[in-house]
Amino acid sequence: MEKAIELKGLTMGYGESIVLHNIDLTVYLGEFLTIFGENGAGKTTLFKGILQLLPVQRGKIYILGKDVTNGKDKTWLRSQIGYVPQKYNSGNFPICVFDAVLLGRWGTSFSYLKKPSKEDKRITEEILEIVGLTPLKYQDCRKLSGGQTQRLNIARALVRQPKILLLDEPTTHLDIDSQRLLDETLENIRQQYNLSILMISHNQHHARRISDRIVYLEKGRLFNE
Ligand SMILES: Nc1ncnc2c1ncn2[C@@H]1O[C@H](COP(=O)(O)OP(=O)(O)OP(=O)(O)O)[C@@H](O)[C@H]1O
Repeated sequence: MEKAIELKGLTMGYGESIVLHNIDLTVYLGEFLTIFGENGAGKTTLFKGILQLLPVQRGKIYILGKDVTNGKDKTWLRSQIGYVPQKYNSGNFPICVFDAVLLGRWGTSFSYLKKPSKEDKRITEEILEIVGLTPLKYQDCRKLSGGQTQRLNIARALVRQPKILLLDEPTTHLDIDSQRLLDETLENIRQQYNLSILMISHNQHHARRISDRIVYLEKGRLFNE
């Protein structure tokens, strides 16, 4: 099976303080893996490593078989990984849902000098359908609920057509109904795109229901179930 993410002996931290110790982890293409851990275990630091927002002290990071350790091929890396951070709130833009999602493709096929193409708009429509936001496509983003905003954030990450999706605590502050809709969205995404999803969670019950596999991060060390 093809490997989407492979971490080998990853050691990372902030200055003198080591936060992740010798992490080995493989996520396969099409797999949904959840990293479960208490506050301060190092989950976000692991994401920063995968996204190369923080340098690696020891070890290697491979994305789709390619060594991206310490900033190698950063532009390529960003095109392969969609990231939905915990606190990012795209609902604050005074624009409609369609435009907010379309803007996720900024810098890929269009920019200041090049207008969005028919293909950009087609992909945007497709993703809106998959995340269940088509009926709200002309709605002002600021009027979305927490769950709808979270699905908008996922759509903005997906519209760049990555192979890997990183989700940081997507269900925080969501009620049960919104959580269920989000789960359906994630299931649709997997079926449609054979994406690898790596999710950070505090919620064991939810993680167990939705993912193929769970690993535990405890004080910067990784354990399998
Ligand atoms: N920018 C930073 N500089 C120094 N130390 C940091 C920095 N960011 C995080 N840390 C420390 O690294 C450790 C791991 O933090 P991290 O945010 O990765 O944990 P987490 O598992 O994501 O926690 P949470 O569930 O609370 O988001 C913590 O002890 C934290 O204080």
